[in-house]
Amino acid sequence: MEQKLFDRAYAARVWRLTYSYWTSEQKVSAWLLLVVVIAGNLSIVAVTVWLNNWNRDFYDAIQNLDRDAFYAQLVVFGWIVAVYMVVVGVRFYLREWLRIRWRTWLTERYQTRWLQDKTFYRMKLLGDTTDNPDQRISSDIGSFTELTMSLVFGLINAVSTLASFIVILWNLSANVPLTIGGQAYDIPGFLMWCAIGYAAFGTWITHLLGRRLIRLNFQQEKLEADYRFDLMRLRENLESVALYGGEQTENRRFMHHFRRIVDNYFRIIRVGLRVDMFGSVHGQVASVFPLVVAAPAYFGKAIKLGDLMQTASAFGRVQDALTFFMDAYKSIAAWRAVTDRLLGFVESLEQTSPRFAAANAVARPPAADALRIGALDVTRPDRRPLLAGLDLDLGPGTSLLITGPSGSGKSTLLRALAGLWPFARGEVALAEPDALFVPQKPYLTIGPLREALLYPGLDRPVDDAELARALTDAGLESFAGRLDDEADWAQTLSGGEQQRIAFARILLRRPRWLFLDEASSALDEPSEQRLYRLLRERLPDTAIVSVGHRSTLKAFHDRQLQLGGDGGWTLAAAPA
Ligand SMILES: Nc1ncnc2c1ncn2[C@@H]1O[C@H](COP(=O)(O)OP(=O)(O)OP(=O)(O)O)[C@@H](O)[C@H]1O
Repeated sequence: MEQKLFDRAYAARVWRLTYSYWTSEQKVSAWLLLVVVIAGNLSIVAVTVWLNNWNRDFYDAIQNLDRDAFYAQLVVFGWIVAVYMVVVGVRFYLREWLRIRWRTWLTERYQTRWLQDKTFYRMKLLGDTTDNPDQRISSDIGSFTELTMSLVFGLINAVSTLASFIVILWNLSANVPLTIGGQAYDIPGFLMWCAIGYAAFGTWITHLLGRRLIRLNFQQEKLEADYRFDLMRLRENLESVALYGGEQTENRRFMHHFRRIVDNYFRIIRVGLRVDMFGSVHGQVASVFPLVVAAPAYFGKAIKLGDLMQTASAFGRVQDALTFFMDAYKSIAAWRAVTDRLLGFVESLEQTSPRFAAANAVARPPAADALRIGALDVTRPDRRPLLAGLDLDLGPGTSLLITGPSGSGKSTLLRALAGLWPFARGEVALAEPDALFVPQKPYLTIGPLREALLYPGLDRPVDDAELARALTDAGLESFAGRLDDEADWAQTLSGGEQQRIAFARILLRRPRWLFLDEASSALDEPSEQRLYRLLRERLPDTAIVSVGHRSTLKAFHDRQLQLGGDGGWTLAAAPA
């Protein structure tokens, strides 16, 4: 079934996406710019009316062999061109200014929302199907503002041009009857009806020929995004792919993605070809059609050459205006495709927090001096239990080791404590600002080492000596003097070195609640032990919760929580 271009429900969704900017704190400047740009558009139409009248006077001067009038009209023409240039320039500048302001506002809004409340993470976890959210922000918002504005201003232009030239054609029709076989019939507004009929015919045929473009463009954007995403994945996993020798497999998959892009593009070309071929014939015939219609009146001397040329020019303008939808068909289709994708993203952004709240029933009362877990149930997304009825208290300076077979839910328990995992219920009292969760693979920024070390930022000033000391303490003394070195640290540091950076961050941050999810798994055992000893020494009041498989870790923890993976668990003093 073909997609309807627009219906009431869709208009309401687009309205919700659009009105926010126009009622925002920037509304005054936005509306002001809009009004000025619309005024610019109307001025351009006024200049075209001026030019149309000039046509009559100019060709009359030619027909009358009136040399003085001819040169006088050339001067008028110079004025028309000068005014036109100024109005077009000013309108262009202000329109682009408005567009970039709108885009900036939308980008800030949706980028912030995406990052707020861990939405970027939760969206994926809740099974959201929005593909490539990063590209929705980076490219679709820009296309949406651009296409929306060009369509809206195109529409205003078309309507005002139509209104002006319909009146002109109506007046010109007074002396141009419909002539069939030498017989003349007076039809009020004959030329106007001819122009409208001709353009309406073109628009309708174009619609029939081009309506598949909406779906195809939508598909094209998605395929391009998938291809980009796939290439990007390789960039993130260069070494693994190189070691596994996966080049051919990668190449095959890339080509598979790319072939789908090409196949779809051929479909677009085929539909576009029909639309363009029809459009070009329709456009060419349009320049002769009014002359043919008005010719009998001209040869019958009912109208002069000036009227004939003015008719042809006015006809052309009406044609331009009415075929706005025909010419803009592809942009409307592209607009619809971009808008659909942006709406999908924005609506899913808005639904993520409520959906998370609906799935998640973990009460998070305020806590200061202890981590309290009460009757905590954690399940997989399909609701199969991982952990049932966990009760646990953890005071300052104590420690807990979480163990269990792979897939038994150790990381998921930490996710639930961090408030990331929606499929849980019970109670978790944790002073979150004082808590630090350290994953197995720390995130390292690209740029100066100093920034990677301080990620995501400290709320107190730190001098270089402290940074260097933290690096040295974590076993990275050779990096202590390289704070300003720039690199893609995740690609250059070894797995163990990356984990040492994470330990240096802990020493700098000094959290009161520390959660380590296999955070030392890539270190040799003596180094791991040294770092744990250092943590205990430097952060004696910090409660440490570790997830780990190594038995040597037990020595650094007071208690051990063993997970069964089916809901069961045991809590006991950690054997020495
Ligand atoms: N996003 C997810 N969607 C679906 N299932 C998930 C998701 N994340 C985790 N799981 C499932 O939940 C279970 C627990 O995973 P988790 O990562 O907590 O295990 P783990 O005990 O930390 O394992 P390991 O020791 O291998 O790190 C696994 O069966 C895993 O497949």
